[in-house]
Parts: sequence; C-alpha cells; structure tokens
Amino acid sequence: MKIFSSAQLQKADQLTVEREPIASIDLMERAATTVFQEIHQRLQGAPIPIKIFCGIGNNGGDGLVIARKLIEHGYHVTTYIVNYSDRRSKDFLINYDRIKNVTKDWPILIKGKNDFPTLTRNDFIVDAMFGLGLNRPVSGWTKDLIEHINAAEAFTLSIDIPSGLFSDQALAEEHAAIQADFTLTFQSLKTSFLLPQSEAYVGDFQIVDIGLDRDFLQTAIVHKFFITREEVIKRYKPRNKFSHKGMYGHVAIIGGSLGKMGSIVLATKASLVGGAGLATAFVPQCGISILQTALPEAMVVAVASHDHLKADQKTMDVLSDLQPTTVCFGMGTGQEQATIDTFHHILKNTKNAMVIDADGINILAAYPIMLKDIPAKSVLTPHPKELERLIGSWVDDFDKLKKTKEFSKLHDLVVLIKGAHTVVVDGDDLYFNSTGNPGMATAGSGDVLAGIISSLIAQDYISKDAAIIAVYLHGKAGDFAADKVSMQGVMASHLVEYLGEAILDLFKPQEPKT
Ligand SMILES: NC(=O)C1=CN([C@@H]2O[C@H](COP(=O)(O)OP(=O)(O)OC[C@H]3O[C@@H](n4cnc5c(N)ncnc54)[C@H](OP(=O)(O)O)[C@@H]3O)[C@@H](O)[C@H]2O)[C@@H](O)CC1
Ligand SMILES: Nc1ncnc2c1ncn2[C@@H]1O[C@H](COP(=O)(O)OP(=O)(O)O)[C@@H](O)[C@H]1O
Ligand SMILES: [K+]
Repeated sequence: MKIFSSAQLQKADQLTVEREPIASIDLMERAATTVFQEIHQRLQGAPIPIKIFCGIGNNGGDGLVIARKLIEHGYHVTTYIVNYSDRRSKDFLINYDRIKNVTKDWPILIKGKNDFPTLTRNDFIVDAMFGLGLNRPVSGWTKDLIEHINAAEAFTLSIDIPSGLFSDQALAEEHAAIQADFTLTFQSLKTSFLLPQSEAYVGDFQIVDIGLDRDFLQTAIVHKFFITREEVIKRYKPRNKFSHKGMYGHVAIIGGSLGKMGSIVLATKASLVGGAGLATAFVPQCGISILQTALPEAMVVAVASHDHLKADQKTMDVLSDLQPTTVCFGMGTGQEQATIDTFHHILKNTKNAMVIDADGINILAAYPIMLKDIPAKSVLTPHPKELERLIGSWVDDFDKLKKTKEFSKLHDLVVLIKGAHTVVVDGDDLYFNSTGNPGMATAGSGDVLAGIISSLIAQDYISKDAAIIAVYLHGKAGDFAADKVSMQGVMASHLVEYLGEAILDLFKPQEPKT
C-alpha cells in the first residue's frame, strides 16, 4: 500500500476537486461524514460528553461538520473554536455558519488560556485543530491547550493527524502534539505514524477512504509503502505439483559459539519451516549434538575449533562444495579474531545475496573495509543498536531513514531497521511492516527472522521481496502467538511454531470490516 506525503495528498485533494468535479466544501462534507459514521458506529448514541476542538483551517472545518452530524444524531456535543489565527479558511467559515442550523449553542471561542474548558477523564475529545496544513511547531497558548488536553487523559480521537504532529518530518521533544488514543486519517497513512518517536501521539489508527482521485493515487510515484497482506500475496510464489526439494534452495546458516547455540537452532529451524529445501548449519564443534538433537531435519558441519567459529580450509571447501543457494551469517558468533577472518573469507567467496545478522553486522561496523566484499543485494538485519554501530547516530527518526537509505545505496544492500513497524530499506524505497507486537521483543526473535529471510532468498525470491515477505510473516506469527499465549508469553520458538499459520492466513477469506 502506498504511503503518500502530505504534499501529494494536498495535490490529490486539489485534483479531485478539478476532475470529479466536486466543490471543495462538498469534499469536506464527504470526508468528515465518513469520519462521523465511524464515530457513530462505535458510540451507538452513547450519552457521553463529546468535546470537539476545531482549528480555523480545513481540519477545523472537518471538526465542524463532525460536530454538526453528531448534534443531528442527538449526541451531547460542545464545540470549541481554537482561534490561533484570524485567517479562517473559506470552507471553515461555511461550516461555521452551517452549524447554526442544528443548534442554538454557538461554538465557544478559545482565544487564550483563560478560555480553556475544564476537561475530565470521562470526556470524549475530538481533536480537529491542525491537520496537514501545520507548517511550524505549535507555540504559545495553543501549545498550552494541547498540553491541557493531554493532561485530562480523556479518550482522544484525532482527525487526520494528531494536532501538532507533522506527517513528513520529526517533532522535537520540546514541542507539543495531541496524544491521541485513536486517529482516523484521510486516504493514506502518514509516515510519522510508523516511527518510534511518534509513539506517544498516534495510538491506534485507521485509514478512511474519502474517494480522492483514483487516477492520481494509482500513478503518483512514492518511495514509501506499508507492507499489508496484499503486498505479500502479490509477491508470493505457489509451489508446483512436480517440484522437488532441489528446487527450493539450500540455506547454509553459519554461526553460534559456546553457550549461544540456540540462535542457530532457531534460525535453521525457521529456514526449513519457511520452506527451504535443505538447510545446513555450520557451527563450532560444541554445537554438533545440540543441532542434531534439536533439529534432525538439518545437516550439520562442524568447524575446526570447539568453542567458536574458526573455519579451516577443509570447512571452507565443504561450504563451497555444497554450493548453498544462500548463506546466512552472524547469530551468536561473538567477535573472536578467528571468527572475523572466517567471516571475511566467506564474504570474499560468496557470490549470491547473503543474510547478515547480529555479530556479522557488528564485525562489519568494526571493520568497514569488509563492506566492499559483501555480495550485492545481501540483506542486513540490524536492530537499532547494531544499526547505529553500522551507520552512526542520527538526529531523529527521519534522519535515521535518510542515513539508512544512503548506506543501502552506497553498498547496494537491503537493510532492515528492526522494531515495531520494521522498515525494509532498498535504496530509495522504504517498506514499513504492518504486523507484529511488543511480545516479539524477546531473545532470539531476530534469529528467527534471519532464518526466514534466508529461506525465501534460497527459494528464489529477490532479496527485497524476501525481506518484505519475511517481516510480514514473522510479525503475523508473533500476532498469532500472542493471541494464544499472551504477549508476555511469546518466545522466539513460538514464532517458528506459528509461521505455518501465518502463511496459511494469507489465503484465508478475511472477515469483513465491521
Ligand atoms: N483540501 C481538501 O479538500 C480537504 C482537506 N481536508 C482537511 O484539511 C486539512 C488541511 O487543512 P488546511 O490546509 O486548511 O490546514 P490545517 O491543518 O487545518 O491548518 C492550517 C492553518 O494553521 C495555520 N498554522 C500552521 N501551523 C501553525 C502553527 N504552528 N501555529 C499556528 N497556526 C499554524 C495556517 O496558517 P498560517 O499561520 O501558516 O498562515 C493555517 O491557517 C487536512 O488535514 C484535512 O483535515 C479534508 O476535509 C479532506 C478534504
Ligand atoms: N515492539 C515490537 N513490535 C513488533 N516487533 C518487534 C517489537 N520489538 C521487537 N520486535 C521484532 O523482534 C525482532 C527482534 O530482533 P532482535 O532485537 O535482533 O532480537 P534477537 O537479537 O534477540 O534475536 C525484530 O524482528 C523486531 O522487529
Ligand atoms: K487533527
């Protein structure tokens, strides 16, 4: 699913008005009515106090339409105009007038701190102060009002975007934005919703289709996408009836050290459950019986040393004779000099795209000279700390995206930014995951992901697609697991256990939205 910038959405608004054609006041009525219907469906006429804060631009205009519709349907509504400027928009003014038709209670004007209403936890607040027209951080008494609303801890619904938050740039910590519990956003997700720095503001969100110009939405070029089920299905390759295991690739998983062999068990198992035809684990000698006992389906090769990875020529010859379709390196290896040398040797002798995880990434960060030896389009799977070691620190989330893109382009690699809404970065293109939950913040969960990505590359998916499908299925497995065992109860093994269910779910009929 495409993620549009605020400039593109403004353009789409304008083209819709011209091409449909529809008067902008009618488009506002249509958009805000859709929001009203969502609210009405949830509240079902409940007699709770609803307080709507409207700005003086078109976001405020939406707020006035919603207020009018709620009043018409018998809700207990108080409408406030947050008069941060006298430059009221045309469509705001029309709706300011129209609300007179349904109530004798004229909206209450807020012009400063003395006008702030008392709010309680029991209020239902609708935030329609600023939308995509926000062009600088909110300051003065308007900022105080935002803080006043947040302090009430009432359920807060934001229209289009929590007021004060930007769509395409970061908000500094000292600035204020509405801490919404829920956001109903028009037509497209806003990038900032998916970034950790917005966590306090966004809450849950839902996109409402307001019928903006289809042609524009389909043809506009974007570089940001949301990885939904449809994005995965369109990339998925079904199996052929007469296929055999030789057609589904051979993954070589190389890693582990004394006390960290579980990481290899998880990654290797995930690669097989993800559909690879064959998997061979290359581990230090201490790992042989662990692997063979835990995972009879995998082949195991022991390297020369006992405790950590130190490959001799013989092991390297075994690796090249096996001709694995893809090599995955790094989980649980540690950073002994012999391991670094082994890794460098592997990089220089591998041509196909690899998957590099955990200590593999730490070694690259410590020895950037090795970056030039990584096969093109290999996938790097850092968590935020590993990413920082690799690309340096960033000023904010948008800067992090920019720096990761530059790194990805410079080295011709696919780079993940793992976390909630894991981002798959392929040059200029960013794919944000839609699945997963905080239950997955648990030991070994990244090892499982690296195994699934390797498995898909081995099955002939291009690296970018392998990463996109893998993060979605990994997150979905985490969601199924959390449903069964609670978020706290999720362990990395569950992600392997529920991976099959995640794959099956791709093709199950989905329940219609209520
Ligand atoms: N167009 C359409 O067809 C549709 C549009 N829709 C809706 O329109 C919304 C966008 O509306 P919008 O462009 O009027 O901007 P909006 O966010 O209401 O506020 C802009 C005002 O704020 C001001 N201002 C900015 N920053 C400020 C600050 N820090 N502190 C103080 N003031 C500040 C700025 O004035 P300035 O001072 O910069 O001159 C201006 O007066 C969009 O999010 C969606 O909800 C839907 O109805 C669908 C159809
Ligand atoms: N809050 C969260 N929401 C969704 N997914 C998460 C969350 N926290 C972690 N994850 C996922 O769990 C995995 C953790 O990876 P990583 O930190 O490398 O784990 P480990 O090193 O223990 O294997 C990543 O795929 C990440 O996206
Ligand atoms: K808003």
